[in-house]
Amino acid sequence: MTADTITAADTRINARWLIPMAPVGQVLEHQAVILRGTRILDVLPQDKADHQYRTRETLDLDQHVVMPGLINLHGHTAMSLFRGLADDLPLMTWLNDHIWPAEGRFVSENFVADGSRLAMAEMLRTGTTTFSDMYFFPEVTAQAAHDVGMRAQICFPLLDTPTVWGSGPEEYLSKGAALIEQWQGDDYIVPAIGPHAPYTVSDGPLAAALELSQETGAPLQIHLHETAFEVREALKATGKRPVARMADLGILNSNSQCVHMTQVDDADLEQVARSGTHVVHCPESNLKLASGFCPAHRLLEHGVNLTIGTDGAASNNDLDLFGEIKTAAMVAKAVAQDASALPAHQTLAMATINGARALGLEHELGSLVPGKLADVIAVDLSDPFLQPVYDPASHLVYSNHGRAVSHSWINGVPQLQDGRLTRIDMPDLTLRVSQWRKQILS
Ligand SMILES: CSC[C@H]1O[C@@H](n2cnc3c(O)ncnc32)[C@H](O)[C@@H]1O
Ligand SMILES: [Zn+2]
Repeated sequence: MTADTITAADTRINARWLIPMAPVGQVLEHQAVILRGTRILDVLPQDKADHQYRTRETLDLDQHVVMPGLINLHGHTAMSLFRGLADDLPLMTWLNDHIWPAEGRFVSENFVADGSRLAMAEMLRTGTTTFSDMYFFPEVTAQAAHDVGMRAQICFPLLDTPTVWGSGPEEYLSKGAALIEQWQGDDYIVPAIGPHAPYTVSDGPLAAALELSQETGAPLQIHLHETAFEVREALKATGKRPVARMADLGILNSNSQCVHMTQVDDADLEQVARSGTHVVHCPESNLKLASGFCPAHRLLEHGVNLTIGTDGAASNNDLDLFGEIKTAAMVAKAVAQDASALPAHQTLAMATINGARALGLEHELGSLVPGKLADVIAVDLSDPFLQPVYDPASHLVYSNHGRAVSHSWINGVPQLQDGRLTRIDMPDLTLRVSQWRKQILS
């Protein structure tokens, strides 16, 4: 082998185990992942890499699983500042009597800047490299994610009623169009449209949201069929289930993501599957607010692209996607009354390649394949609570929690090194969060 057959690259990650998610179900051992610039240059056995690559740095992760960064497809990041503020309540009481009044009093640009950084710190610490957000002042969250170097779909909110971010649909839509204009094509940010829910957005603004999505290609995300109450009230008011109403409006399509879907009859299932709409399963928020159970196994059987999200930290109450993965797998088995429902690899796919597909970024994210963006995480399996290792995928889903994540890279940039965040000043953030606590308590 001569020197000129050796290729220069930036980072070599030697992985004891590798779960590339391409194909889903594969577990490899003693592989090297080679990063150059923002992308994965190669994935190959370590002995072959010795002869083919010279890198600026090499990490020996000989007790770790290396896999694609996790994709949290639904949340309200700044709501991390409301974590633990209102527990043990059903959705509409939680929103009407606690969260919406608190948002009216406290949410501002500064609140969103600090709250979204707190959420990003937690997500990065627990293995998420891409998140989706739906919240007020989306321009602030977009800038914060870009500054940290975290990948994010930022959905601007759309409601019929005035909020701290706008006076009504017209203003939300014009500010939202500006957000799309500013961020579309960015390396980190995917701007998107976030009509809140069928019960807070009427047909006119929904039609305008769809038009904006079709004109710009921006994805659309909406809370849908979160509770039986939502479906019952819609039937009383309109004679239609919300899924049918969304289908009639054209909102269900392959560039849309429906969040929750705990109430699914055969007609709903057929409409969602036929339209190619992506579904975001948020099992912990659904459990905590007693909203219901998303029938994950039935959606998967019908070929629906099923993804996963934490929802906000005020209804979960954490943003640890590995925890959510475990809950999703466990709940699916109970709901299906079938222990083989949502097996480990399929649940990991929901949090990686399925999430990438929902964002329209399947060719760029969600698996460790040469040419894709270098969004990579490593999970340290050396702790006693993860011993012994027969099957690393089993541990990631059934035994792990996000704190075992030791390293991450986004666009090839290290974000987490040996469990330490590289790009968020935690002492400064902790101080700011404690100031918010004082203000909210007072
Ligand atoms: C329009 S910005 C987002 C809006 O949604 C509220 N919210 C948070 N969690 C949920 C949920 O589970 N269902 C419905 N709405 C939710 C949040 O407080 C904001 O007001
Ligand atoms: Zn939500």
